[in-house]
Amino acid sequence: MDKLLIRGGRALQGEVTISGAKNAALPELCAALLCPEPFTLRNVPRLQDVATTLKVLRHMGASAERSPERDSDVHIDASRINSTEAPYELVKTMRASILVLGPLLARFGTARVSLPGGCAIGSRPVDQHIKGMQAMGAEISVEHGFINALAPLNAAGQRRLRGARITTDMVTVTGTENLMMAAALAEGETILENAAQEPEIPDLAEMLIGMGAKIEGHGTHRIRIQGVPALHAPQVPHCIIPDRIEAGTFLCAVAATGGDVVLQNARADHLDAVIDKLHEAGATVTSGDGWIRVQAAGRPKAVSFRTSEYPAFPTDMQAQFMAVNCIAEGTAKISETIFENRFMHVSELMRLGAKIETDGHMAVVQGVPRLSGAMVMATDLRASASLVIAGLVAEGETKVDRIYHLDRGYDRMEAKLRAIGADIERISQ
Ligand SMILES: CC(=O)N[C@H]1[C@@H](OP(=O)(O)OP(=O)(O)OC[C@H]2O[C@@H](n3ccc(=O)[nH]c3=O)[C@H](O)[C@@H]2O)O[C@H](CO)[C@@H](O)[C@@H]1O
Ligand SMILES: C=C(OP(=O)(O)O)C(=O)O
Repeated sequence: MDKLLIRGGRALQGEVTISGAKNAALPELCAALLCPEPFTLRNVPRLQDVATTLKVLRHMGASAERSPERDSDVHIDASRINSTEAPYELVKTMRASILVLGPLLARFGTARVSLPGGCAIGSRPVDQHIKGMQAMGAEISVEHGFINALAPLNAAGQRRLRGARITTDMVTVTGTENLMMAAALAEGETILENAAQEPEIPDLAEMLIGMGAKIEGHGTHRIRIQGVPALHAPQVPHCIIPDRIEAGTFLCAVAATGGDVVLQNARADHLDAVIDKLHEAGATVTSGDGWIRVQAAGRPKAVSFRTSEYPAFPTDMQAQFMAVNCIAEGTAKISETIFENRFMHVSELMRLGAKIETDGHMAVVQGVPRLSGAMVMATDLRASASLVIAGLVAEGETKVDRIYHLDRGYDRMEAKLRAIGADIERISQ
C-alpha cells in the first residue's frame, strides 16, 4: 500500500496549477446521464473519485474516456444506456455516486442505486434526496441496501417526474444537485427552497443551462427550475471551476511552512472565509483574475473558526487549518458544525506532537513551536491533507499511511508539492 514520505522543514516557493474541482466534476459527470448526445467536459481533475464515476457511467453502458489529445477533457456518450443500476461494489468506494439517482430517474423513469452507507466523517444519510424525489411523484423503496425508484406515469403513459416545491430539512450540497438534475427533465416547475449555495452548484446549473435546462436562482437559497422534455450537448464544452479546497490546502501548507507561492487557475472569490482566516493568521494573500499569491514567514498566529455552509468557512478545510493552528502562537478554538465525526485527524496530529483537546464538535488547539515527524495514518480525505501539511512542518521524517484517501480527492498532490520545494515522495512499503 502506498505511503507518503515527507522530510519536513522546507519553505515552499514557486507556482502551482490548481485542478478542476472534484465536487463539481462528480455531479457534472453524472449529469451526462441526462443527455442523449455525446459531449466533452473540460478541466476534469485526475483523481480516484473521477475514475470511479467514469466506471459507474461505463457500467450503465455509456462511453466515458479522457481525450488522447488533452488529458483534462473527458468525452462522454450516454446515448445508449443499458442499465439504470449503480452497484454496491462501485458505490461503496464513493458516496457521490448517489448523484446518478436524479439523472437516471428523470431521463429513464427508473433507477436502482446502492445506498452509499456511512463513512468516516459521519453517518451521512440521503433521506433528503429521497424525500425530494418522492415530492416529485417518485415511488421509492429501500430494500436489500438499494434505493429502488420509479417515476410516476403521465397522461401519455410515460414515466416522468413532476415539478414540485421542495424544502429540504437542512442545507445539503449533493441533495440540491441531485434534485436540480432531476427537476431539469421533470414536467412543470420545481422550486428548491433552502438550497445549498456552494460554488459547485451554480457551476452545475451553468452546465445544465448550456444543455438547454431552464434554471434560475442558482447560487441563492431558492432555485427555480422549469422542466424541459430533453437536454442536448452544450454548444461550447463546459469547463469545471477550479478546486477551491485544493487551492485552500496549498494556501494552508504555505501558511504553515512559510514561503511564497502563486496558485494559477485559482479563484479567490470562492475562498473568502478561508483567506480572511489566513490574513488573521499573519499570511499575506493577494489575488487577481485566475491567481492567488500567498506569502508567509515565521510562526502563524492561532486562529479560531467555525465551519458552516458556504459562504462561511468550509468543513472541507477544517482539518488543514487545524494543522496550521498546531504550530501557531496561541490557542485556537475550532467548531465543526456540519459532520458529527470530523476530528479523526486529531489523534494523528497529536502523534506529531500537537496539543489538541476535543469535546463533541469543539477542538481546542494549543499551538506548539515545533512538531516532530512520525508514522501517521490517514483516516479520510481532508484528514490526509492535514497530515501532509503537518509533515511538511515537522522536524525529521513523517510517513503518511493509507493515502488512498488522499488519492480519492487530490490530483497528483505530492508532485505539485515537490515542484514548489517540498521534500515528499510516494513509496510503496
Ligand atoms: C461530493 C461532494 O460535493 N461532497 C461535499 C458535499 O457532501 P454532501 O453533499 O454529502 O454533504 P451534505 O451537504 O449533504 O451534508 C450536510 C449535512 O446534512 C446531512 N444530510 C445530508 C443529506 C441528507 O439527505 N440528509 C442529511 O442528514 C449530512 O449528514 C451532513 O450533516 O458537501 C459537504 C458539505 O459541504 C462536503 O463536505 C463534501 O465534500
Ligand atoms: C467529504 C468530502 O468528499 P465526499 O463528499 O466525496 O466524501 C471532501 O471532499 O472533503
